[in-house]
Amino acid sequence: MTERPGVVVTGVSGRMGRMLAGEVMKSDRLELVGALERAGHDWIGQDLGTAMGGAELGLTVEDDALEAFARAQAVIDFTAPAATVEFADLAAQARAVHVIGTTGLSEEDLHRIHVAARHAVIVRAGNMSLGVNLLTQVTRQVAAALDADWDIEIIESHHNQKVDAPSGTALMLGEAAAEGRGVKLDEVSDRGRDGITGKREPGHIGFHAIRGGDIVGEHEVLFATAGERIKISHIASDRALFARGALKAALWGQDQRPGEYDMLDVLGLKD
Ligand SMILES: NC(=O)C1=CN([C@@H]2O[C@H](COP(=O)(O)OP(=O)(O)OC[C@H]3O[C@@H](n4cnc5c(N)ncnc54)[C@H](O)[C@@H]3O)[C@@H](O)[C@H]2O)C=CC1
Ligand SMILES: O=C(O)C1=N[C@H](C(=O)O)C[C@H](O)C1
Repeated sequence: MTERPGVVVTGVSGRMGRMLAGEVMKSDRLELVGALERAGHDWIGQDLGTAMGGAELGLTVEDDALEAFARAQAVIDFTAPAATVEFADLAAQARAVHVIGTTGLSEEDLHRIHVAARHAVIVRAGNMSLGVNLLTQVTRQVAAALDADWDIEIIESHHNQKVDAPSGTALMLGEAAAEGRGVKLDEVSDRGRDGITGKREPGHIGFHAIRGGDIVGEHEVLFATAGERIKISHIASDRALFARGALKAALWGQDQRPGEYDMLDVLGLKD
């Protein structure tokens, strides 16, 4: 591994981008070598420190991903699907580890990421926290232990600026529940309910999205049957935990072969 791998943070002015840049700068194991924003953004050409409202850092915010990635060993990317699929190609060309936190990716986006992972390490997770990744394991186990007369519903709450639903985390939990039950999520998924929906389909997995204020991220998996209910939940109250997970993934990825990985790999939680 390079002694102190260089990291480019994409979407650096965003909620997660600022947090990630701050955590990389605090780290004594990684070095911030690039800060990227979309072309036309106010921050382009400005010093990152002053753009963030602090002291000068000597690092200019740029919009040329290929040039930035060429000097990096890792790219940490929490942006938007259209940007992330492009970054996957460019990070693979640069042979940089691509840590993807972006959610709302389509099947086509996932395919492009899969292709890019032939040439480089990609670590992708809808949630980089230890707690949520443990919750996926617990969800899988509980779902496997219960039969289909237990209804499964996933409820997620986020801030009012979030653009995708269900959240990436809710989908991870849904996948885990479906896997535990031995079914395919896309065949049993119910996304929200409205109007005369008819009775609940036995065996389906329901998703519900709450959006309000500055909620960082809350997820609950409800297992309900006649006479009893099990609820397992996770509350994130600080985005730093997602950023720290991403830094861990960037370091872990330095020693891996090209391919697609997730946070269960990074955290050593795979069964
Ligand atoms: N996996 C995880 O643990 C977590 C994932 N997320 C996900 O991360 C993503 C970003 O979330 P936020 O930071 O809250 O959003 P945000 O909207 O605050 O930030 C996104 C940033 O990406 C930038 N961007 C968009 N296109 C770009 C391009 N082509 N080049 C460079 N920058 C570009 C935007 O200008 C913006 O600054 C979302 O998909 C969210 O769901 C958020 C938190 C945790
Ligand atoms: O957009 C967010 O904020 C978050 N997105 C991720 C998701 O979609 O699950 C992770 C976290 O819940 C915050």
